[in-house]
Amino acid sequence: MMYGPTGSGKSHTMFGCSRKQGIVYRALRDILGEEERDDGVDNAAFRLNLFVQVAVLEIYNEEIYDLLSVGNSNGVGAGVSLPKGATPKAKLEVMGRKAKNATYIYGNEAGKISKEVAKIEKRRVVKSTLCNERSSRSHCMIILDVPPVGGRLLLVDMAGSENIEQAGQTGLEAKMQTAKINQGNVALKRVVESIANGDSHVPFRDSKLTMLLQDSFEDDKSKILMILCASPDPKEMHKTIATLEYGAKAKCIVRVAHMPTPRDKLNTEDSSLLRSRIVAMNQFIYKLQIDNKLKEKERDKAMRDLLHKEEELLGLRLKLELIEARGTAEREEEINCKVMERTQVLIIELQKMEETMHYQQEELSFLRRKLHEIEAKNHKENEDAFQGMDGGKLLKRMSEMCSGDQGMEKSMELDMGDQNSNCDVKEIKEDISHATTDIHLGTHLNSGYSSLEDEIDFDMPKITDRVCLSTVFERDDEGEDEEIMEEPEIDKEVLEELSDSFATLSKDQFKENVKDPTSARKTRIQNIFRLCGNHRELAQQVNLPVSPMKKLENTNIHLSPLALSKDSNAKVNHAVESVVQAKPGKNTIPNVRLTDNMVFSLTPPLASVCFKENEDSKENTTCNGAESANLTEVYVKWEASKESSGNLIRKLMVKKNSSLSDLRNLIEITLLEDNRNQPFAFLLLADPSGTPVVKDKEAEVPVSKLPFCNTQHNSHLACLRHTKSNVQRQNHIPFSPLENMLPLHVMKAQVEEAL
Ligand SMILES: Nc1ncnc2c1ncn2[C@@H]1O[C@H](COP(=O)(O)OP(=O)(O)OP(=O)(O)O)[C@@H](O)[C@H]1O
Repeated sequence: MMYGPTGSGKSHTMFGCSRKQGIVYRALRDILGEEERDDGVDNAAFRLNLFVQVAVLEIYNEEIYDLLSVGNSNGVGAGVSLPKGATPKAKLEVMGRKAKNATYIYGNEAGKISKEVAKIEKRRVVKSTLCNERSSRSHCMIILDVPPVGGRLLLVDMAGSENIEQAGQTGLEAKMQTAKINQGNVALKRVVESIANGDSHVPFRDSKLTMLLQDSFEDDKSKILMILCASPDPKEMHKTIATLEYGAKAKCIVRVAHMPTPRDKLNTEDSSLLRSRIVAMNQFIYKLQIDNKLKEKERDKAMRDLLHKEEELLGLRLKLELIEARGTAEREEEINCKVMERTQVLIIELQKMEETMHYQQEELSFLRRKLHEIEAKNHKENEDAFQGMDGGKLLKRMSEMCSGDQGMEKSMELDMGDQNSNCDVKEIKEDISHATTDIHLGTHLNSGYSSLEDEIDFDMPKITDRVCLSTVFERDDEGEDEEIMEEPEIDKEVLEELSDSFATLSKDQFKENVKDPTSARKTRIQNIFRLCGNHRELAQQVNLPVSPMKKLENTNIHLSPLALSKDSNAKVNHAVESVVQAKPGKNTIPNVRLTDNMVFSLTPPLASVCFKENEDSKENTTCNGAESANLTEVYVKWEASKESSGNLIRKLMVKKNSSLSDLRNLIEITLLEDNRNQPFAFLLLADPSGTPVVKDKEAEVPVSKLPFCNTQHNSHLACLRHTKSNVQRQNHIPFSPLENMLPLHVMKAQVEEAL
């Protein structure tokens, strides 16, 4: 119990300040323990299961207020306005020696409780006076109950007794307030004096303060400590002396031991039982509070871990998004690179194609210009040719075309050639009725002489249509074998048709063709192909063992108009005559010197055929019988069949060591002369199987293997069997020499005509 004048430091001693703790904190610390840990677990109070319950009361104007609870405004003392922001306090009633329904706070930490109490103390009614800037206008009682031990500590901060004049209190309210404060102090002083004097009556009920302190004064187990506060100011000396005199009186209080009554015993037993129950309940509550704290700490720790995990998860998600974004960017970059590369390649290809196309367009334009020039030139030449045709120029043009090794390309050039060729074509068609020889023409063409017309006194118009058209019809490979047997008839029909067409082609029609460059050009191309094909065909058909120029010289057959003199021409005429005269009848055997034929001189020699070249051609134009011992006679006949009676063809003279292949060459020439060029095979009558000789084997079979004819040992019989095709045709290739379909006698007749 703090006692002293106003401003002497009672409140300061009770609650202390920031630098120095007051009695409240020190008392709590002594009860609950020295220091509490941060976790509040391992302190002395926890070990001893100690805790306190605290109530804070204010006695103002003889009214009791609960500073821990919030009441209405009516509870506040009259005449005292609440400070700004202050909450009203709950007013309590006194029941017996205790305040009824007081609010308590519990705890086992001295620091927290003392801080809470100091904060609540600020709710006391204070007022600034001359003696104290913040002078307390009420008594403050702090009740500390320690349920585990059943003890109680009352700490009372009494309002300071003051002199109204010295305090400077003016006004009725201030005077009444000072009177009330002094009333409490005076009541306490009388109680103390009564107890000290041993009076039978102690005036506890004179004030609320002494009512609440009655148990402390009457219980002999309780102890009272009065702390006297005095100001060091000398001016306050008299107050200090008065306070000390008051303390001296209080010190004289001697309490006699109280004899318990039966009622007191019952109350004591009941109170002890209730106190034990309260203690047990408080301990259970305290354990629950400790468990709750532990759970809260575990929850806080789990929450911190959860936040930490969430932060890690967020970081991982951000990393994943970065990786995905980076991967997507890399893929897009890779695709873009590929697209760029492909685009570059395509651009380069496009540039190349454009260059190529440009080059081709230039070439095409060049060719078009050239074609226009040629067509214009041809058109002009056609007109000129139409005005004055000269057939001899065609021959000249054809000779130019065929000179040397000119082939198909040269023929094509003829199509684009000068006006002379047109004139030649024209002459051919006009004089188509004049029969001439293609052999003559072909020979001269192949001899490479371009000015044949100067040496030979005939014009190209005399060339027969047959000459021009005889070999233009090259058959397709397919079905060739089947067509071979029908070739003569088909060729004849075609030739007749073409001959008729040429014969009926009038000059007027030709003029129309000339006017029409396309048709005239087509006609020229056809004629040129026909002539060239005819030439090649003749060169292939005639196979005789004659060396080209040398043997012609030996036989005095020289057809070159340029190289031959008039005498040599006479020799040529003689040679040809011998050929013509040797033309036999059907069943006669001609004794011919085939080397005299001008055509034969252009063909490869047959080494196996025994026709010796005579020194004097005049003496060897014929060969009757077996003049030489090296020669033998061979009678050639067809095999008897349904179609033929096996008629004899002719007799041939061959060398004794000749083979059937050599004999075949002679027979084929003979058949050509008879216009019966048919494929055949040799039959060896001595062979019991009757199998014909394979053509490939003919070169290995000598003529002497043939059977004798009529038991004459110097003559043999060659029996021929018709075959469907020549084996040679199986390997026929395009543009190879064609087979001549013209009868040889016609050719010879034409040659004769030409010469
Ligand atoms: N021991 C001390 N050390 C330092 N300052 C002190 C001390 N005692 C008191 N004071 C100061 O003196 C002033 C008055 O003190 P305090 O309010 O405690 O007096 P009081 O006795 O309670 O007055 P009242 O009865 O009017 O309330 C305060 O400002 C306080 O800080």
